[in-house]
Amino acid sequence: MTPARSIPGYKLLHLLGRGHTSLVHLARDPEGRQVALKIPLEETLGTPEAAARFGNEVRLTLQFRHPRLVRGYAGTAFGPRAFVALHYYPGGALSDVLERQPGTRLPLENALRVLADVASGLAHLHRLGAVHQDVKTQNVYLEGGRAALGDLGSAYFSAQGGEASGSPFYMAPEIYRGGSSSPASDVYSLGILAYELLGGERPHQGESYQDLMGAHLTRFAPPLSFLNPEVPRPVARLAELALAKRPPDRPSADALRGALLDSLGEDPSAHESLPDEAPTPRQIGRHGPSAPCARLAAALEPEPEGAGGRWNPFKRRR
Ligand SMILES: Nc1ncnc2c1ncn2[C@@H]1O[C@H](COP(=O)(O)OP(=O)(O)OP(=O)(O)O)[C@@H](O)[C@H]1O
Repeated sequence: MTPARSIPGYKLLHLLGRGHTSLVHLARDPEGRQVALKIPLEETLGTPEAAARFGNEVRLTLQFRHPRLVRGYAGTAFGPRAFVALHYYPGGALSDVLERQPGTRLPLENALRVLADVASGLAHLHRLGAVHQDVKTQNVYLEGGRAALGDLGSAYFSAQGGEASGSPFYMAPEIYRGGSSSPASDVYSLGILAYELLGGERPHQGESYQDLMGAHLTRFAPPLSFLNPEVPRPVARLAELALAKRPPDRPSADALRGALLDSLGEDPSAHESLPDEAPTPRQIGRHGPSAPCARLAAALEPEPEGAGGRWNPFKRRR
């Protein structure tokens, strides 16, 4: 494996994981804090599309600020010293937790909590006029039973436009058809995640991109309450609606968040304040380090250190 490039001021402690485009190390930052230091691979930097995606992730991660979005502390978007220092989530990625307990479901309350947190981060992005485009278990990070949505590499502000993309297991029918993404296509992905966590399986399976496309375009998911009768009815109903083939028929991420918090016995308006103001754009130099814009039931297992990255053969970015 290519050794990680060094980033001045950061002391690498050990490898946390490897994705398609980066190595992520536990590191100590200049302030002495433990961070997840994400450093793009040489191949990433050498491929314009991948380098641009990494740069986008750095910029947006530093720009957004919400307790349910993976927090960025510092970064450099472009160039040979590109990196981003992220909050370290000791629970690792949700996909890793699920892979360690195949065939089992998360306890209902934990699943509702994780979904409520993801819906909360997503609702925040939507409120600010952004779409995420890659909601999936690999991009949900865990800490003390709470979750945060990460990987803003494909995200964009609707007003500025962006390329539609997604991961085939989670991708909405309109994206398969070549249409544009929207908050509703994120909600579709959230619906798939809800089925996965609450029902124990993704509603649409396939061995190839074509199979998955056929399933997402033409098949209807079974009722979630049929897969798991314990799912609170309002949550099951909204998760089912989230998988509507037509975007306007889907609920908002905020409606899902409300139902999920309700099911946990929490008041959605009191739970977490979601600032309404747009994020303050910060100048992020192309080559210099950037100042950050911002600053559960431990029933979810602690993460294994050095967990490897996964390869999703159907992952599509366009
Ligand atoms: N903030 C974090 N805290 C703890 N572990 C992390 C964190 N960020 C990443 N990791 C670990 O590093 C692995 C690789 O990260 P990630 O999937 O973001 O890499 P990537 O190369 O950007 O991914 P992609 O395959 O989407 O290009 C994750 O699966 C996870 O195990």
